[in-house]
Amino acid sequence: MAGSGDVTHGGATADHHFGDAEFVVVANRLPVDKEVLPDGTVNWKRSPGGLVTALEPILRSQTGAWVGWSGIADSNDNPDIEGIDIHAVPLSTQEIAEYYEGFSNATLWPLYHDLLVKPEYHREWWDTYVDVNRRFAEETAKAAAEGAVVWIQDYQLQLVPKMLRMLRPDLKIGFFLHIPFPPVELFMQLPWRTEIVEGLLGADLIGFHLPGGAQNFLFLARRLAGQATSKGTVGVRSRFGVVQVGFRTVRVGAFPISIDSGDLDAKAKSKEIRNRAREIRKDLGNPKTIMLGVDRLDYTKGIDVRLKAISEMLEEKRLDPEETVMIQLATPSRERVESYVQMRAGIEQLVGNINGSFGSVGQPVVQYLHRPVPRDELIAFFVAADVMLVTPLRDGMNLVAKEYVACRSDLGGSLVLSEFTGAASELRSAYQANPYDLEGVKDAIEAAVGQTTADGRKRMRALRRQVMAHDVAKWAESFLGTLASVTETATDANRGVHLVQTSDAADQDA
Ligand SMILES: O=P(O)(O)OC[C@H]1O[C@H](O[C@H]2O[C@H](CO)[C@@H](O)[C@H](O)[C@H]2O)[C@H](O)[C@@H](O)[C@@H]1O
Ligand SMILES: Nc1ccn([C@@H]2O[C@H](COP(=O)(O)OP(=O)(O)O)[C@@H](O)[C@H]2O)c(=O)n1
Repeated sequence: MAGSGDVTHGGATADHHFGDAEFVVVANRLPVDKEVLPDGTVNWKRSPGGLVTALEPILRSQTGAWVGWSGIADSNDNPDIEGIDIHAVPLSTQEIAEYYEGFSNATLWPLYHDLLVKPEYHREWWDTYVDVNRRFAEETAKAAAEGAVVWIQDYQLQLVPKMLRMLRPDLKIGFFLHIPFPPVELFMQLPWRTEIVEGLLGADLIGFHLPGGAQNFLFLARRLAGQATSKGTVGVRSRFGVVQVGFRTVRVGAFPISIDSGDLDAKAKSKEIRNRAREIRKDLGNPKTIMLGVDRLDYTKGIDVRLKAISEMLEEKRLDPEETVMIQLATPSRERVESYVQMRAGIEQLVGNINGSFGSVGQPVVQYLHRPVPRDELIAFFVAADVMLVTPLRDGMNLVAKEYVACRSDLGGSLVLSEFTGAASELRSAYQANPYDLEGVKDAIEAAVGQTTADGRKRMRALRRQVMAHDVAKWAESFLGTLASVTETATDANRGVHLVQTSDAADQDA
């Protein structure tokens, strides 16, 4: 069995084959999507994601590179994007099945999301995860200039920090996890738990959305990797944790991600989008209440929770089917992973049941789209919706909740938000509910539907203060600023921090 520790020294370091990028982003996906035009020519479109938006100016302001997979099997495409040096890591069909669909999305994804489905542990998947992570590390080592800053993203690439450090000890390495980091009781299931923790410890700075994830990691670094760590609580963008790895000091912090709030705010105010929002309402028959759900079709998102809540509220006459429309936009996702296939069937059955029981001809209660929606159209839906339903059973952050708020400069609308999203710790003025407590979810929906204009405006104003003040550019600045300040010597970084060893901490940790 291959292990993360068997990367050999040498490679780029021994041969001095450095690249010229001073800042390198490493992510499972490249920041572009392939588009084949009707005449057969190929066009690479910039992906609309927040990560690209936040990092593009930084990549363009210096010599920047992006290492990632194009999203296409067996492709040797290396898209050309002005200002960013793209390094594509090709994946074979088998690697996609074992590294992406398998270990990343049928092992790590459910394990890190509270075991919502049973994680599958297969040694071949792990071996392929190790191999693909090594290829990402090697490609990064080729791209980075001497002393460059490298920022590795997410759970698909947790071994890259250590592999890259072994190839290129000169680099400053940051890692950010976009999904929750689980508590010890769950993480200990993973047969390769020590390799993952040691892989991450190759970074100089490890970022999580929330202090809880950072603290879970510190505990595991002590317990599994036997390293001395700080024990105090981690703050948001402050009070970083410390892990001492030999002479190296690794910082651990909480950096909640956000969106390009200013851009969404401006787009949502435009005449075109406001007209389109009015048109959407009219096409739906100008109902009293439009509810909206916007998600990747994923079992973590609790789409079933909101549908069950609505179904019971219709049954109990707490919602009137004549006055209510629910729109569920669901982007297809990970469609070859079995748990996603099953979940889709369950959701579509729930939609059918609700419409069969409460809809009328030409007037379904739930309107469900299983396809991507153009960005401007999505913004118009946000502007049109009276109640936004965000009900995940577990979610690292949930950008949709923040996007809705950014689109409501009119101070209209209301947000129902699961307590189990990262966003819940910032969006305190939402109607929050425990998604496992269906009565609580129904009460939150009822309160949101029936809110007074004055209360709604007050809540939305408070939500917008948070979302508009903390955008994705600030997120990137705070992470990269902290990474830049990481001191070279352990003594400097540790000044004033009390470090605890496993043996010292055993009584408290047990
Ligand atoms: O690349 P895919 O398999 O198509 O999945 C899409 C992305 O899903 C995950 O998103 C997470 O990151 C968001 C931003 O930090 C966060 O708000 C959300 O809660 C997470 O679920 C995943 O982490 C990405 O790597 C995927 O690309
Ligand atoms: N039907 C949909 C659903 C989501 N999205 C976008 O996909 C992103 C989802 O981010 P998220 O943080 O809420 O959740 P993940 O899908 O990253 O887990 C948001 O930017 C949404 O606007 C979309 O464009 N169309």
